[in-house]
Amino acid sequence: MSQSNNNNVIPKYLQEYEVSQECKDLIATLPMEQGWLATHLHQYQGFWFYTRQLQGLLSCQKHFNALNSDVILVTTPKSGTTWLKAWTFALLNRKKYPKMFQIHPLLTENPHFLVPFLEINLYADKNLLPDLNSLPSPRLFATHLPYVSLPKSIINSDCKIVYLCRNPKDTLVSLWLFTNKVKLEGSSTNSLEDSFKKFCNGVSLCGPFWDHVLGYWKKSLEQSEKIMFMRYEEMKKNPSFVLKELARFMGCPFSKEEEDEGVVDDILKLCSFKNLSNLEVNKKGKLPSGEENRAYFRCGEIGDSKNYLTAEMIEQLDTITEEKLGQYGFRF
Ligand SMILES: Nc1ncnc2c1ncn2[C@@H]1O[C@H](COP(=O)(O)OS(=O)(=O)O)[C@@H](OP(=O)(O)O)[C@H]1O
Repeated sequence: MSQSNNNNVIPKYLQEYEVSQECKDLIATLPMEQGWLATHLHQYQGFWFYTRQLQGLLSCQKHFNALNSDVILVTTPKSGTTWLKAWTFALLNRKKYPKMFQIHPLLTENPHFLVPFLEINLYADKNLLPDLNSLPSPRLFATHLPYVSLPKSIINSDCKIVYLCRNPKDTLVSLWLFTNKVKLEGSSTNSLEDSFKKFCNGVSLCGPFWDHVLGYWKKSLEQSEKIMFMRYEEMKKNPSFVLKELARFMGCPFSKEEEDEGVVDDILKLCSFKNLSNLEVNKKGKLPSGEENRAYFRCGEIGDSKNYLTAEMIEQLDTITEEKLGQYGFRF
């Protein structure tokens, strides 16, 4: 089967051939490892990206122009991106959809469709640049890129960055189960042992995980008005407090009237795991890039990794986290 024919049957997120000559030339110079999902991971600017994502990274570094009013969600993969996309979309659109349980885009579309990734969706096609000028303000985008790889206009403009991460044990288990779920039927399954080793060695999607977190942690301490640093665990434990902080940070704080009318609780309910995962669109739908929406909803709990990882694995991950992040005052 020819490569182009092959691409017709492979979902976009697994396609590796449709990359520019510039990207191919770069790849030839980069360290490469076997991927978790797509065949390869390439190490660029100190982090690991799959082929199509690298294409998108180069393109958005070159072409994306951040506006001062933009909000950019940055997450480590499997840290609650889907949830954060839903929260931020609901926050920014709450005046437009006051009856949010009757009419709301989140009831009929997956959050990933409503808030696209820069490098994975908008800039991933080598022949196509998105026209983002006509989008209503404030524009909302997402990315998994590490701080060093962000398009310069994100760093240099006054746009806001919302960063989200999650404890590495739950992140790893979520990533391992997700990649096995969205693999092509008939392809081999990733073992937990192999995935664990790769994760610890930094060879995971946008890994090393700890370097990703540290890059944003340090910057958020220096520039707290530009970067809000969030953790999945805080969203779970104290959702209304975190949602209100987020609204304030994004420049759309809740008014007293809204709080009295229960808008905070409504948004939390609309975006809850229970509500989103039970919607028809998230049970049966697919993203334009090919992934099934239901793959983004598993159990949504803190600490589920203890049901999969051995005591030794947990100890090893805790040790790496303490070694890499403890000295910077960061703990999960
Ligand atoms: N609404 C809501 N509330 C709480 N938790 C949620 C929600 N939606 C998704 N999830 C859980 O988030 C995990 C998926 O991570 P991401 O959304 O970051 O995935 S991705 O990076 O966008 O592919 C994955 O975590 P695990 O359940 O631990 O695998 C999802 O179940």
